[in-house]
Amino acid sequence: METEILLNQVNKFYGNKQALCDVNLHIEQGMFGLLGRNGAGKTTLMKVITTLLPASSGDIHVCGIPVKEERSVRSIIGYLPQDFSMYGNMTVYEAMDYLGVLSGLDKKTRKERIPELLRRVNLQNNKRTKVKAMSGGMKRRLGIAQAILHDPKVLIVDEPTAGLDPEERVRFRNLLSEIADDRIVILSTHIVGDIEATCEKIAIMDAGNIIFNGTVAELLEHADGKIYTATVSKIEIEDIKKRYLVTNMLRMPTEVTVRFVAGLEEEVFEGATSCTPNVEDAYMYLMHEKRGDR
Ligand SMILES: Nc1ncnc2c1ncn2[C@@H]1O[C@H](COP(=O)(O)OP(=O)(O)OP(=O)(O)O)[C@@H](O)[C@H]1O
Repeated sequence: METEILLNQVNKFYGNKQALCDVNLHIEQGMFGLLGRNGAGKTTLMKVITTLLPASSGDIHVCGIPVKEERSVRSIIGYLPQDFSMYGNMTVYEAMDYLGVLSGLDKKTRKERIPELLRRVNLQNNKRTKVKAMSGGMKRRLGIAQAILHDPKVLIVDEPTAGLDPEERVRFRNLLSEIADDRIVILSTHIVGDIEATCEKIAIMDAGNIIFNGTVAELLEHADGKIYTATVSKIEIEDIKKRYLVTNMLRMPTEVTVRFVAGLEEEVFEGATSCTPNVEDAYMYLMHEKRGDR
């Protein structure tokens, strides 16, 4: 069974509202990042791949299986939705065992697999902890454990790091990278840092369209020569904000160091120097280029 997801000319309408516009994607084994602002269509895309929503038109194959074969596709996909919640009054082990029963795993398999998975997500010492007593990061890790309980070929995770503290965020990202060693992990987020740290291949969505599909290196290359930095006075900064798309500002007592996008139509002012783009700059440049955002 080929580990790949293919989307061909996929469209999705909610009434008159088009949430996906001619989406074409080829996703292979490893970590794949799906980036876009709120409302770009990421959740809709995740849902049509997981068979939770039917596409209005187009073809989707998950590891060679058409999404119309819902049961077969669901058996090879694990999904951690944005608004994941679990049975608060159960302990970690009870919740996993219950979900194992629902997934049709026999007792012997559950006994073997659940402790192994809890070890993997570093919750082996929390078997008896009540779900409602866990931190946000622990709940997300439990969410991952339940999503891979049936050993799926594909794991889809929607906005996973929102609300996590920096340490939990790093730990969670590392866990996803490990899981992606032998399967596809799709990470949907509007947080550029999550993608930068973990994904080699990414797609960027805007208003239902895929506006970029490639590697992080290619995204950075695309913005090469377009990002500038300057240290200016607090009065000058107001003018710069009107003229350019500012990607970062570091305020000091009397001056401001600013990073901004230029090199489309604008002339760059004296004292500004070109700098190497980071992923956030490159993302902002792409949005600016496609939509003229400021
Ligand atoms: N059930 C629905 N009925 C009508 N419009 C919807 C429905 N679900 C989503 N939309 C619209 O479709 C577009 C894409 O929404 P979607 O939730 O897929 O975006 P998203 O990128 O996941 O955003 P977020 O990060 O906020 O969840 C948005 O304009 C949204 O308002």
